[in-house]
Amino acid sequence: MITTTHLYKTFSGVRALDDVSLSVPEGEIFGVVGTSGAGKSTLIRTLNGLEKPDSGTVEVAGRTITALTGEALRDARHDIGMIFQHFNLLSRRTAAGNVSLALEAQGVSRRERTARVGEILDLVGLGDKAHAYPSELSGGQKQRVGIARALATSPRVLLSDEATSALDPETTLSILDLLRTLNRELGLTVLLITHEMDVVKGVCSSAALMEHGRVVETGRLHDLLRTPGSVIARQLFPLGDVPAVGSGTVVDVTFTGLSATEPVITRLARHHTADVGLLGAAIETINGVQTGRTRLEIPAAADTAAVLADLRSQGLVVEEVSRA
Ligand SMILES: Nc1ncnc2c1ncn2[C@@H]1O[C@H](COP(=O)(O)OP(=O)(O)OP(=O)(O)O)[C@@H](O)[C@H]1O
Repeated sequence: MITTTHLYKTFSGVRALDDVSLSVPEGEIFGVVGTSGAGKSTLIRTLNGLEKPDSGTVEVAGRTITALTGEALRDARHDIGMIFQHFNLLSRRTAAGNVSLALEAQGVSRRERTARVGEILDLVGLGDKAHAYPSELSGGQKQRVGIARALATSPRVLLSDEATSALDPETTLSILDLLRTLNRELGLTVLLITHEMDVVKGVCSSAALMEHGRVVETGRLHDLLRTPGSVIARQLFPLGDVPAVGSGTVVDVTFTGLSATEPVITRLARHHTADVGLLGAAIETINGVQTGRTRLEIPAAADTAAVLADLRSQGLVVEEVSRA
């Protein structure tokens, strides 16, 4: 649904996009993460043609955005909704007036607009706020208006630029819930940029990590969790710094779809008479699947190779963090 091929963009010597090739299948919720200045906003702006890359192509919903200008680009943008961190609502228009804007630009009749705006405000749970002005709405309600506005033209793709960053945790959850519902019920493909790993955990099925304009890692979350060395997996499961303890080998073990870590430790103790130390553990629900990561210390006296082989034979992902 979204494909970028070898995108480059430089701003006065700063390479904001450096050979970015990404592919987001239809119906996916795809997260783009990365530190400040990594190029995330530049990327999202190239997707709806707000920014022209120096080279490379962008295809969204079957149209080559990078080849379009003027009317054709405006037309293609009806397939691409966008929501923003600070909502970007017109303060002098009501919720309904804000949602109606894109339809007015499209020349949709007043009667059709009224029906569509009512329908879409109901969809985002704001049916009773049609006549409220942005100043009369909470942050979460403003973002719902932003989402309704983005959906007014029935886009196939929704781009979200830090849409929950200005919201409190509870409101963030309700907006993520709404995005999930829209994804499921409308088949909407969502690409969101965020600096919050909780957002990635909460809604994304896939993610990409950007650094200095480059995509340095990308994939489905469950595959990344099984990829030793994955930075995204580590950020999803922050186990902290490796403590300078003992003389054993420290490993991170990832379980998917299992919650209990204890059987693994007791099994090791039983089979290898190894007194394995538990240095850290985190359990998270990712895409509805309970996933856990533990940090274990295998004592120097144990047969480390045999312990690692045993863990791997159980289908666990084992990553050596430090070796005895
Ligand atoms: N219009 C512009 N003019 C000059 N430099 C720009 C412009 N837009 C982006 N840049 C530079 O390009 C780089 C990437 O910026 P971008 O805003 O895409 O990063 P980001 O990952 O979205 O960061 P943040 O999370 O802080 O928004 C930065 O070094 C930024 O200063």
